[in-house]
Parts: sequence; C-alpha cells; structure tokens
Amino acid sequence: MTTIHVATDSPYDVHVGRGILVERLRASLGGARKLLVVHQPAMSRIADHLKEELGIEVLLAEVPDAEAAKRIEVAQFLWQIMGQADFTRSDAVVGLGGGAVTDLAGFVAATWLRGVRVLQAPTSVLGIVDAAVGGKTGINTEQGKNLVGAFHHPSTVIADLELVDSLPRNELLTGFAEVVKAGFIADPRILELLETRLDATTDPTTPEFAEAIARAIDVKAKVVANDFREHGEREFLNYGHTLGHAIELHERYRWRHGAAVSIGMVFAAELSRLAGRLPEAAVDRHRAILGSLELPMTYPVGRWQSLLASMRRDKKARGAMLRFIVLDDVAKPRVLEGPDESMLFMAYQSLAD
Ligand SMILES: NC(=O)c1ccc[n+]([C@@H]2O[C@H](COP(=O)([O-])OP(=O)(O)OC[C@H]3O[C@@H](n4cnc5c(N)ncnc54)[C@H](O)[C@@H]3O)[C@@H](O)[C@H]2O)c1
Ligand SMILES: O=C(O)C(=O)C[C@@H](O)[C@H](O)[C@H](O)COP(=O)(O)O
Ligand SMILES: [Zn+2]
Repeated sequence: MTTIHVATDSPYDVHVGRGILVERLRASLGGARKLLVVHQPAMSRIADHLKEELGIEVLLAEVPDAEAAKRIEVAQFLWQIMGQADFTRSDAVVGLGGGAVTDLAGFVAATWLRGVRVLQAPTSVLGIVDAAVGGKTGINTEQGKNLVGAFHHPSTVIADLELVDSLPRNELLTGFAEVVKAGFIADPRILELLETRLDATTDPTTPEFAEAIARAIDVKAKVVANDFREHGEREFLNYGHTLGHAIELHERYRWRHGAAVSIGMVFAAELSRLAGRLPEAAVDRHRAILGSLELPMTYPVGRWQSLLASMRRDKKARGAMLRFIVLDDVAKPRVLEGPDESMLFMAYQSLAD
C-alpha cells in the first residue's frame, strides 16, 4: 500500500493499494455509530459487502450514475435519509464510486449539520487522482458545472485498486485526462511515462500505472496543502477546465468530465501559444498524448458564442474579466487575465476538425 499525506490544516492520508477498503474503513471510523455509504449503481455489490463487514450500522444510498447524481434533488434525498436516521455529528459519510459520487457525498457531508466527516473511497482513475483528494465538493446547476458547493476536507481517502478492475477501458482513459493535466502543470515525468510506455502506464496492474497515479495524487496533494481555498496556486488545477466545464454544460452533462477537459487543455495550450508563451512543440505534445489516450480534441466552431457565455460563469472569472490557466512551459502554469475575445476565438478555431 502507498500512502500520500495531505498536509492541510486538517491533515489526512490518501491510501492506494489492493484489497484495502474494508480494513482501512474500519481503521478510520473514528467513533462513528452510523455510516451513510453513498454509491453508484456499479458499486452496489461492494456497498452490500461493507454493510455486512463493518460491524456498525451502515445506511446504503444508491444514487443515479455519473453527473445525474450531482443534482440538488439527489442531495435532498440524502439529507432526508440522514434526518430520518438521526444522523449526528459523530457519524460519517462514505463516497464510494467515481468523481461524481465523491463530489456529491462530500457536499452532503459538508452541509449536513454544517459539516460531518466524509471518508472518500474513489473507484475511478479520475476519482483517485483528483476528485476525492483536496476537499472541493459540489453539485451542478442548469447554469453551470459545480456552481454550488463547499470546501470540506475528507478525513481519509481510500483508493482500493481491486475495485478499479471493473472500470471500463473508456472510463479509465477519460480519467487519464486529469493525470495528463497533472503532468503538464507540474510533473513532466508523468508525460514521459505516457509517451514511452503508454500500454503499461494505462494498465492498472503495472508499476508504471502505480507510479503515474501516485505522481498525479502527489501533485494535487501538494497544491491543496498550500492553498486549500483556492486563493492562488490551486487555480492551476483548473488547467483546461474553463472551456471544459462550458462544454459539459453545453452537452447537458452527458459527457464525461475528462473528455471535456481534454478539449479544454488543447484550447488552453493554443491560448498559451497565442499569448506568446508556450512553444508550438509543447502544443503538439498535448495533441500527441491526449490523442494516444483516444481523448477528444475537437469541437464544432459554431458553438463558440454559447460556450463563451458559459465561461463567464467560471469560478475564476472576476466581474466581466475572464481568467484562464495557461502554460509558460511544461510545469510552468500561470494565470492569463482578460485576454482579447479575438485571441480566444482564434484559439477556439484551432479545435475545429
Ligand atoms: N472535487 C474535485 O476536485 C474534482 C476533481 C476532478 C473531477 N471532479 C468531478 O468528478 C466527476 C468525474 O468523475 P469520474 O470521471 O470518475 O466520473 P463518474 O463518477 O461519472 O464515473 C464514470 C463512470 O464510471 C463508473 N465507475 C466508476 N468506478 C467504477 C468501477 N470501479 N467499476 C465500474 N464502473 C465504475 C461510474 O458508474 C460512471 O458510469 C465530475 O463530476 C467532475 O466534475 C471533481
Ligand atoms: O481541485 C481543484 O481545485 C480543481 O480544479 C480540480 C479539477 O480537476 C476539478 O474538476 C474541480 O472540480 C474543478 O473545480 P471548479 O472549482 O472549477 O468547479
Ligand atoms: Zn477536473
């Protein structure tokens, strides 16, 4: 088992290993009398197993799959279960599933009684390397992605790689978009692994996969330890997300996050180049790596105005000023404030197929 420490003001560990879920959960109960296990349909057998094995009262709440879970109606359903079960501040929530569930479970934990503990048990690559770590929790609204949420640290993160065995290959690859993001903003070794040993790095049984995952978690852990509430460097974790989130809204949340962020990263790289920073070779490197993972990199030109309108609600915007994360080079992210609309459109046009 690998353990990565997240040194925030409320520190916790991220455990990554095989067959560790029950044992690590037991060790992390911290006096809870009741657990609410929020899970996706794909995790129902594992949730039943937890109910049998944990030796305390376990309430199971199956929620709709993927983004359909990140809705206020689903949060309301969970608050109702907690109310009916007299769920107190010494009890705890478990998020078991992909990033959609860990975001929802974290949000419900952050808001119930103004905050109860959440133990995150991510089961997708994306959940393990990104969503379950760092304490950003939230739900979507009809106006945009994650517009309602809270910062709420998990008390532990348990990534049991045995559960990842059932993750479909396309889901694994879309999750790698966030691994690539970690590579471009902070850790070029991740990019080298993907460029030189793609098959091994995307095979959950190999040391290359373990290394890429651990490195991506490490990038996130370090950033959130320095800037939990996103006053500064945490914004770098949003590389590719300004356009990515607008695409998710445009697609009515039927696309996977990683797919939208892949297009968003190509856009951000092109924008970096147009701003006179990133060399063209680094932009090509984005396309080569994301393409090798079969991730999308193009989007219809005619949707620009609608996407631009959605980007104005991005959390990094300040008043009328749009702000983007760009790269001066690999591992050198920075904020680009208020770029001309003509430059934005030019970057967007390069996404046309
Ligand atoms: N809070 C954060 O910091 C943060 C960071 C990154 C992403 N996110 C959020 O995470 C979400 C995306 O996460 P995701 O890509 O994991 O999507 P997801 O949770 O929708 O999971 C993708 C699909 O994989 C299935 N799945 C998950 N684990 C499985 C397993 N082990 N076996 C079989 N099927 C499995 C799910 O049921 C779903 O159909 C988005 O909502 C995004 O906004 C949050
Ligand atoms: O943890 C962060 O900070 C991130 O930006 C990580 C992103 O990968 C993630 O998708 C996050 O949910 C986006 O946050 P938002 O504040 O743009 O909604
Ligand atoms: Zn993301």
